[in-house]
Amino acid sequence: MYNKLTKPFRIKVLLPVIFLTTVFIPGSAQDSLSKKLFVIKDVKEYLKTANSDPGKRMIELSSKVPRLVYDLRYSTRENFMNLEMYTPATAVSFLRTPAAEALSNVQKELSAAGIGVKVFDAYRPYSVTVKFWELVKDERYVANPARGSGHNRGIAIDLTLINLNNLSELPMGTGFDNFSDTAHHSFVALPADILKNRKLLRTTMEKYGFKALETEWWHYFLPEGNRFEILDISFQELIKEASKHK
Ligand SMILES: C[C@@H](N)C(=O)N[C@H](C)C(=O)O
Ligand SMILES: [Zn+2]
Repeated sequence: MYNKLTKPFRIKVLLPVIFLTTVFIPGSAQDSLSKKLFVIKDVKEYLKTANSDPGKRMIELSSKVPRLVYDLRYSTRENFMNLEMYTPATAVSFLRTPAAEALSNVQKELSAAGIGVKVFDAYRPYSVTVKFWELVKDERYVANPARGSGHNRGIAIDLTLINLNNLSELPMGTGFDNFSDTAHHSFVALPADILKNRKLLRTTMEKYGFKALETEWWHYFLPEGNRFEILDISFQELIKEASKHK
């Protein structure tokens, strides 16, 4: 049959069809994508990557960022899942070295004006993203586990601004993980002070290399994060490893 078709027909019609169906995977094939996603679950595997590329080392944020304040909501029940998603005793968070250094520069710049950062979440084990997705299947607000989240790669952070004198949060118009259009950067029907605070967070984060997520004013990530593997390693294991590199 194939040989009976004219050569121009084979080139002009069949080749593009074969190309398109190979490159653009139909929706039904999404499940197999997630099965193919490479996830590091063994701390020894993570260490191999960090030893060969120092930028991949996970840094505990308060060791790098002076006066950083944590409000790690997923270690408590005060989050959209209403569940303790991390071991409740988890009191620290991590980012890959370039992201931790960028955050340190953000804090340095803001502190000159008496402002600091409060971190709601940074590194998030992949298995937690899978659980989030079971409840909220909306890619505007929760990463699809088929691709994983920048949090799983250690290059995304959820944060807000605080007054360094009394540690109060600057008003941002919505709380953390308010999954509505009011939290979008494009939503500008807000009082001037709120717009100013969101703008200060965004311009400072962008100045040091982070990118904003359009649908969440609190979420920032480093671009080209795909060079950092997705991790599903516990905080306890990361804390143990980080203590050896002090
Ligand atoms: C769940 C929310 N805090 C968040 O981080 N959302 C983004 C889209 C993510 O899951 O990567
Ligand atoms: Zn986030």
